[in-house]
Amino acid sequence: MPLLGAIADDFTGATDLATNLVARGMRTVVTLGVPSPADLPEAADLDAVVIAVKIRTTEVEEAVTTARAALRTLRDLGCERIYDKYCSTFDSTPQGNIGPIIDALLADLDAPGTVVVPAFPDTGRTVYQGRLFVGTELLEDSSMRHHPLTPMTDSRVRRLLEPQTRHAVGELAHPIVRRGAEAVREALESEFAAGRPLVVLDAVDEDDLRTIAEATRDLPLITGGSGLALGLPQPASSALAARQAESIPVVDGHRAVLAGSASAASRAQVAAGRELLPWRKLDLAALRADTTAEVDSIVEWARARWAEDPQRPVLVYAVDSLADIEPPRPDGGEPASALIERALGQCAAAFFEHGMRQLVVAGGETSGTVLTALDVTRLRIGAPLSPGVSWAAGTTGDGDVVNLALKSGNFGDEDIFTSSWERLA
Ligand SMILES: Nc1ncnc2c1ncn2[C@@H]1O[C@H](COP(=O)(O)OP(=O)(O)O)[C@@H](O)[C@H]1O
Ligand SMILES: O=C(O)[C@@H](O)C(=O)COP(=O)(O)O
Repeated sequence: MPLLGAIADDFTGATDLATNLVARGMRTVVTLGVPSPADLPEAADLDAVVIAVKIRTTEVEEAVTTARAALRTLRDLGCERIYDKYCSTFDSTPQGNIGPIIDALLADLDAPGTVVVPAFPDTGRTVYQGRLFVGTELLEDSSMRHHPLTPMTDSRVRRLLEPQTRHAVGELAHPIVRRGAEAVREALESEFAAGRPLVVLDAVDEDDLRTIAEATRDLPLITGGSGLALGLPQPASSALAARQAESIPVVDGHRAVLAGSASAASRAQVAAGRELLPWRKLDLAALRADTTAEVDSIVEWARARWAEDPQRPVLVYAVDSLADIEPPRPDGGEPASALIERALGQCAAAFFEHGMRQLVVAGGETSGTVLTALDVTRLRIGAPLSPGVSWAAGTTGDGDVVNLALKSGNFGDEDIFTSSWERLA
């Protein structure tokens, strides 16, 4: 089976996708940042390479340049098919970055068109009549409308995408998907021929995703959330991949949870975590006054907790309720989002210095900053924790290993901050 190359626009998204690729039996590696092909000598023994980049909320130009660099590496590695992974709740703004990245990849691959498939039914994300649902709610009515960086206030995927792309956007309704792969293939060809190279497909369950995956087998580019991966064919080596996933290295050390996510699921997980774990909430005013002093005080606090009980995780988090969210500052000062990410990155680096080796991170942007601060460049996916979330073994530039679970804002059970550690044993 030819090597699949994926570009994920944030780090939790990358582990989400890799979790589903591994679940399909694909031997998968995640690189954090764009590697050079020489950094992946083992590519010949892999089924998929996922390049994680933090480009969901950067300037459009930077996002496009980075995505194109990732594509060049994947093609140099011999990838014949590319999977562009974005968020299952289509996290983006009218400027991008989903549309501009798809436009650039289509052009570089000289592809006739592609599919747009955010659906991930295992986590309640479905697309019907072109509208994205989160559980029983339209996206625009879900908690995503309050996201600090990418508030989602429309649910029609075509309408979200149109301002972001220079292409016309088509839609394929559910009855066509239900007719099977051949019908979808023909309908896509008609859409492409009619000048609509981006096509949003309805998908409400895994059967639909299997149909779409089958219908798009020959397209050089597919795009979507991670759900589409669950429809990909299983390679002959799938048993080997399953064994590898069970056998990631587990490193002894202190444990921590760093939660920069303000999403509804994360807030509930923080509330549950506070009942059972020692916790510190980031104090925005103190961080603004003197970030280093505030981070130092958190690090001293964590060390004291670990001195009492080396195995007990500490929880450091940003948000209890929506009232905590601070909008971007009119004076142009550092936004709270950047300040919080920076502080959590500094906490992670200092925690590592003091022996922390097992870490749960809540939030995609947060994970990007934390893993960059830890200089983690490579992940191998281990035991699954819940749909889209797994333990991983991260390797730093210095060759150290740290166990990581990167949890997307709205993924994971309420007790994930306290129950996940058992799965590492
Ligand atoms: N009190 C706050 N005010 C403004 N932004 C915040 C606050 N707390 C956290 N944030 C920011 O919200 C963003 C959450 O994004 P992310 O980490 O991707 O989480 P999610 O996975 O829930 O989207 C981060 O940039 C984080 O720093
Ligand atoms: O597709 C998804 O929902 C996730 O993989 C994802 O990208 C979520 O983003 P964050 O909530 O910002 O972690």
